[in-house]
Amino acid sequence: MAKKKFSKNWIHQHIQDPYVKMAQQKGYRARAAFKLMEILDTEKLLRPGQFVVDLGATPGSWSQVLRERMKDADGKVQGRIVALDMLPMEALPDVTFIQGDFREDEVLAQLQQIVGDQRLDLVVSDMAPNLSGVEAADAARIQHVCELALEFAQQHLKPEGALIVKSFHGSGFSQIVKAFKGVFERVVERKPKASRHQSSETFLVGRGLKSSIE
Ligand SMILES: C[S@@+](CC[C@H](N)C(=O)[O-])C[C@H]1O[C@@H](n2cnc3c(N)ncnc32)[C@H](O)[C@@H]1O
Repeated sequence: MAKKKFSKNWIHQHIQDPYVKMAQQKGYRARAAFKLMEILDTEKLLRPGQFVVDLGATPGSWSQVLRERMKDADGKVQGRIVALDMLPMEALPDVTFIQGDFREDEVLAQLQQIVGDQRLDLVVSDMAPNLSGVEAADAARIQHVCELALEFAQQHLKPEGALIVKSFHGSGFSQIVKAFKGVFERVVERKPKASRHQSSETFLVGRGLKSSIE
């Protein structure tokens, strides 16, 4: 018999969750929208006219938030949003979507071709690798995608640009923070209210490149 994906307890919590209800009411594709909103508000990041890359974008609630934040007074999106995920994503207006695994060179090359010589204002990554339950292996997977996002940001951000990356407390986290501190002038950790307190999920925000690489 197929293994149950969600426990009864998880389903109960999900139905009761105020962020799930709010997401449904406001038309967001996932409750994760509220995590990004809080981080953008706290950090005063993103405005119309900017260029943003959204890594691990499916089903698309972060891209929805990015669109909203980039609308001008007439409600027209100003700037550019490129989203990437290994899973398909239902199209969103003003969002260029690439389907592929960010760890693969050809997928990265596709993204780099779209970005071209332009410099990004913001890179966001909500990528969460499939976890095996084996702590050391999972820590290595998480660290790997965080480091890839960091390297991409270092190559493509404007000097004053910013990176928001989802990570998890546990083994490997201190190395990720150290790597962030090697790349950015300012690094803060944010745990938005919508991030379940029982989850080890956390977000790192890096701002201001120490030096960019070509
Ligand atoms: C938590 S979900 C993202 C939710 C999204 N931010 C939203 O608000 O709708 C994590 C996503 O990361 C994607 N992902 C994980 N590893 C990836 C990789 N190596 N390359 C591309 N996407 C990846 C998964 O397919 C999944 O859709």
